[in-house]
Amino acid sequence: MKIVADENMPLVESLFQELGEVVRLPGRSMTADDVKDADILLVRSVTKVNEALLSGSKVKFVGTATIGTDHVDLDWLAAQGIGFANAPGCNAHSVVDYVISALICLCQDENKDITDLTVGVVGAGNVGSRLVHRLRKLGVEVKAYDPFLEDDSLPLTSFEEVIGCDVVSLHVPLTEDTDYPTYHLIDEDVLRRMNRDAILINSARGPVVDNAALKQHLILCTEFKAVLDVWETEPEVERELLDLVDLGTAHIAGYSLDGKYKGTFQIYSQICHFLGLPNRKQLSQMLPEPDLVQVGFAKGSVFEEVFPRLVQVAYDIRRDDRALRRAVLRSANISEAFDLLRKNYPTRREFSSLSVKMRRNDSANSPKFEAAGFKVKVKN
Ligand SMILES: NC(=O)C1=CN([C@@H]2O[C@H](COP(=O)(O)OP(=O)(O)OC[C@H]3O[C@@H](n4cnc5c(N)ncnc54)[C@H](O)[C@@H]3O)[C@@H](O)[C@H]2O)C=CC1
Ligand SMILES: O=C(O)C(=O)[C@H](O)COP(=O)(O)O
Repeated sequence: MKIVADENMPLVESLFQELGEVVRLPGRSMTADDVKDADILLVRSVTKVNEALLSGSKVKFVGTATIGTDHVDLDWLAAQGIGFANAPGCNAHSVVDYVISALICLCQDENKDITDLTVGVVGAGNVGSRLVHRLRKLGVEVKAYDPFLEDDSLPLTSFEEVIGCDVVSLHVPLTEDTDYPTYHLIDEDVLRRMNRDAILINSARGPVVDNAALKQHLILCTEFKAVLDVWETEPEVERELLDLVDLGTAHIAGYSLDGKYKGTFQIYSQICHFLGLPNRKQLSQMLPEPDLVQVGFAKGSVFEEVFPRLVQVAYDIRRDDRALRRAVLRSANISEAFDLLRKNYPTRREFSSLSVKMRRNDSANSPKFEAAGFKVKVKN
């Protein structure tokens, strides 16, 4: 059996080598010729999987180690009887960590506490629902909109209410042919209906926001803030737009090591099932021990003071923002620089890999640390 896999997918050899020959290729430039004699194709979001790539090939199963599936022609695969799996939820906590780090960073700039903000979440699936729960437990007022869900546990509200929040965070798939398409969901008209000093966070897909309209809005409305992890022209990034946003990153919101490993592992499990083989591997045995496993604070520390520092120790979004700005400034080929940042992304761990050690007397705040995604160890 031949398995063709994106060169940027971790764990492939450890998991798939015993199933067959593994060939690694750059995902963005994969051609029909590259995959014609493959049995299994393993991709990430940068490979367009469609008739043009697979027609006439031997491929019987496609796995994408991502949450999003907008790069895959699912109808065509189904019509051909080609098996398919994505990795729902694999990097959801990683994206939530990203959003929390962004909020902490912007609050620090304005001398605010995260609980001073109301947050509107658009799309309450794997990422959005986790974001809602984690922020609410932190004491943040959160509103969520999702026309496809009836979830009393959230609860949900209207689009208009959500876009009226101080922060609007997008967690929808990129869609065009549904009752509620998300292509250019945030356009000039919606931007005008948002608060003048709102913060827009897009870690979903670039075209969910009309980037030209956003650029104009940021020029005209200087109090408005934007955090972009995804770009309409990706891997190209428009220099002018990057200069206008408060935080800009290279589509790495989901790039914790935990999230990436889980993505490949979920695909592996689905392929074992497809092939009728037992899955004898365990992800927990493959994830390396994090460099930093535990942090402690001085006796009597105030939660509101230590929490932002803890978030930045766990994951500081400013590092990724600086890396993108530096790459865009120095490089003659922005697309290449964008992809290189993603390929050589430094190891980042989910907040859940870090334990906060505290004395029993200070443990009243342990639910908040846990809500934020950290583990807590209470000692006497
Ligand atoms: N920047 C990054 O690294 C990452 C980006 N993503 C993107 O985030 C998206 C969301 O991820 P998940 O939450 O895991 O997906 P999901 O499929 O679990 O949830 C998406 C939710 O959006 C809702 N939805 C669809 N159209 C909507 C609309 N017009 N308005 C409001 N809600 C709508 C759906 O009903 C669903 O509940 C993915 O499709 C992917 O494109 C996901 C992971 C990492
Ligand atoms: O899971 C998704 O959906 C994502 O957006 C991925 O995190 C993107 O990563 P790549 O597949 O482009 O490496």
